[in-house]
Amino acid sequence: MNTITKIDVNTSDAAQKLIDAYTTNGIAYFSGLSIATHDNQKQLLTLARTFFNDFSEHEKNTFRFGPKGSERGYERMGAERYFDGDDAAGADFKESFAITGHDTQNWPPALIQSGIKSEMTYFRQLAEEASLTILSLFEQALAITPGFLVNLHLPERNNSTLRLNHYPPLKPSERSGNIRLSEHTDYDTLSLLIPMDNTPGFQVRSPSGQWLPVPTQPETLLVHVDDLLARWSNHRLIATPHRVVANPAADIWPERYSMVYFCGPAQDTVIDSRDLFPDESPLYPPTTAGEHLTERLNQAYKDSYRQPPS
Ligand SMILES: O=C(O)CCC(=O)C(=O)O
Ligand SMILES: [Fe+2]
Repeated sequence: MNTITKIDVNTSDAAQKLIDAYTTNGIAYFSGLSIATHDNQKQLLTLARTFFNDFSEHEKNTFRFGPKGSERGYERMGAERYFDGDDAAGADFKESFAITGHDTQNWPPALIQSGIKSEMTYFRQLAEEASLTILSLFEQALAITPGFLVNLHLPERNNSTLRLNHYPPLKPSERSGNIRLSEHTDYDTLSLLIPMDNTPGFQVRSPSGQWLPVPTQPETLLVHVDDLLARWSNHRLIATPHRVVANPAADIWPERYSMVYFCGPAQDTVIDSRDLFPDESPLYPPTTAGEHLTERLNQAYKDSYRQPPS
């Protein structure tokens, strides 16, 4: 059984531990960050319960907002699907609510009055701070120019997304197999999983191909590598495949909540490994963050574009 590395960001061997962690398991716990406190964990759970349970399905479906062309907000259950060649692998039993970049515009009044706007904005700021600390450790671990990654993810520049997920309780007739969210990699630079709910189910596939259950740990973030960092690092780091499962024999799958900060750069950022490793030929063709994101979102939301919300 592999043990998952725990990295205290305030210790001098943090960067060294990091490369080992990401080449063995593809994930690590990070401590010493102000977002991952016990009080924040409780506050997040309250926020998520309020959002998903206090509004009707109809109201939630009206919560789309943000600058024109990049509407964000609520996604109903089943909207995001991962296609791995066969449709059965695309199950998605979660609903979600996301904000991207600094969405200050057009928030629905109900979300302002309920305090959800201010809470999400507060947690986005804490997650942003944590992401910069962690990116700086990745720069040290990869021995690249200090500040290269941090500067591309500063508050005024990033296009990061903060997402709340809710997996409703499900009876056997409402589900299939053991999958709550099927295998995928995330589309940005890094993903920070912020602890809020201890319901198990999250797993990562290690570089050697084994599925590892990864429980939340108090006062720590879980961080994994996303597509853009795999491309930038010229495959020194790989994007971590992950999924959420449940016991297929259980009578009811218990309700589950999660919060993820998808840390990513502005859409016009060029992702070319030669900016970090000029002497190597790139294993991935250069792209921009926006092109990559559009390609992945079109894939993941293919089904929901075919069928309007019911
Ligand atoms: O719910 C979780 O623990 C993981 C969610 C996830 O992988 C995602 O939102 O991309
Ligand atoms: Fe994910």
